[in-house]
Amino acid sequence: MNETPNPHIIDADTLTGGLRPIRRVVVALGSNLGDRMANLQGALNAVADTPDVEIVGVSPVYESAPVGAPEGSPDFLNAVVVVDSTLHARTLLERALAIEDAFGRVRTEPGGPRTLDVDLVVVGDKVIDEEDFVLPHPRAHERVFVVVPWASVDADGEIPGLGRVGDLAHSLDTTTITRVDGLELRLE
Ligand SMILES: Nc1ncnc2c1ncn2[C@@H]1O[C@H](COP(=O)(O)OP(=O)(O)OP(=O)(O)O)[C@@H](O)[C@H]1O
Ligand SMILES: Nc1nc2c(c(=O)[nH]1)N=C(CO)CN2
Repeated sequence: MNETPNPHIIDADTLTGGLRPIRRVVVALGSNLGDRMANLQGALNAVADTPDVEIVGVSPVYESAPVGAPEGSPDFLNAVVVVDSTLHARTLLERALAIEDAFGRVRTEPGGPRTLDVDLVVVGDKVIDEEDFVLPHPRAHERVFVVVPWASVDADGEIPGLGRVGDLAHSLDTTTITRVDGLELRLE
């Protein structure tokens, strides 16, 4: 095979001086099945254990009734983790799905109860519209259980095209969500 680099093609690493850019990444966690708090804590541990991922903020834990879920579904615990990472967006998605699988998530009906949901809300200012991967997460901005925890840890965070998360939080009905006193995720 011809290994001579094509002088007309500049790869991304060359453009960034051999270093991949560090992006601010927002990860939303949710659980409404099993030991919900243990599931969120396990997910945080798994995110923190990911190489090339550095935790910069962890939100308080919030509880809310399920939105768009089948009648009688249990309430959710939700939290948001803010990280800096040099990983590709798709590598981060694969990691998120692997963490869900590690917690025994079985996909049943849409919106059905889940031990663990790990969504990528934003990966810096990346915009992706692929069949299995959309960034920013298309429903995050209207989800009080994402916007409120995120705003509580980084109100100046931005959803590309939609603005500052602190402002989005003010535009939503926040009476449907409660911060759970005494429940706190820890960095172990
Ligand atoms: N930004 C994203 N973060 C996480 N998953 C995504 C994203 N964009 C697309 N997906 C895809 O969504 C698929 C289904 O996700 P999931 O089962 O968690 O949906 P859901 O939690 O029921 O609904 P929602 O996506 O509204 O939270 C995943 O397999 C993944 O490929
Ligand atoms: N309160 C709440 N409702 C939901 C949640 C969630 O995390 N919290 N996740 C959903 C699908 O991802 C659907 N509905």
